[in-house]
Amino acid sequence: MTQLPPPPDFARLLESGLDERPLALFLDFDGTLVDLAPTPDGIEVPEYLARSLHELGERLNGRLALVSGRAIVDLEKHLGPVKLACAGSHGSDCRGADGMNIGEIPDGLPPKLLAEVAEFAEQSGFALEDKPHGAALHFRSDPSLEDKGLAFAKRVAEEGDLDIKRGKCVIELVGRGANKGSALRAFMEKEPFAGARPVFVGDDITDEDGMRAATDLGGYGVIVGDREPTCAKYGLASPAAVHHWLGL
Ligand SMILES: O=P(O)(O)OC[C@H]1O[C@H](O[C@H]2O[C@H](CO)[C@@H](O)[C@H](O)[C@H]2O)[C@H](O)[C@@H](O)[C@@H]1O
Repeated sequence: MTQLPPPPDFARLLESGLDERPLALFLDFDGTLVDLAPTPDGIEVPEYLARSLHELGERLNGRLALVSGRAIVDLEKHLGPVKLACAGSHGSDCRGADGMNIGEIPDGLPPKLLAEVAEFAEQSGFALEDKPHGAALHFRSDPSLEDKGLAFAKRVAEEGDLDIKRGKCVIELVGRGANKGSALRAFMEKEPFAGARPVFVGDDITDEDGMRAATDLGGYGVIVGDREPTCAKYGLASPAAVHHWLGL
């Protein structure tokens, strides 16, 4: 396993002491800002997290975005109202800190497909997460279900013209085209992000799209944990290390 070096000192990055371009920060949620838990609703969100993120957003003059596989409404269930730029549902649903949508907001799964996914989940031992812009099949309680879930998801994705997103003990079906890289690029075209150096911090395979886009735009990725392969330049061990680095 390759050990990546830690990212540069965050206080110095914030002061722009190391760079002629200001910093824009893109943060994944599960596995990056909060530890993974047995179920989506079982996460423990530190009481200071929402306040600290908003303070950080102010220090970055608005150049902070949360970029999550969760729907924005789900992020807000755990964080309270989020007055930061946000991309939910793996980049399908983007909005600025002012609450205005960026781009098209996709539909959810057609009811017939959702019913098919729900029936499969119930019969096969997956926990279904019904999301506003898709559906997730969770198998953390039985990792041996992965191949079965994938075969089913491939068939449904073809039938419904959907994308499959893989994650940690989860297989998701979402509308075609969006990913965390497209979300980062959409933010970077607009104020207050335009011209900044993007840094994407994440732990999972879907975060690699965000890290790749950040790298292409002159920034870099920070991988959290030991996932490989990664296009990240730097590494941090855990969400606790992310909090420490960011001074949350
Ligand atoms: O992009 P993220 O913010 O990392 O969101 C990815 C998915 O996170 C959630 O599932 C994951 O976290 C759960 C809680 O720790 C865990 O039980 C599950 O096994 C993980 O896959 C969330 O439920 C999904 O909707 C997100 O897409």
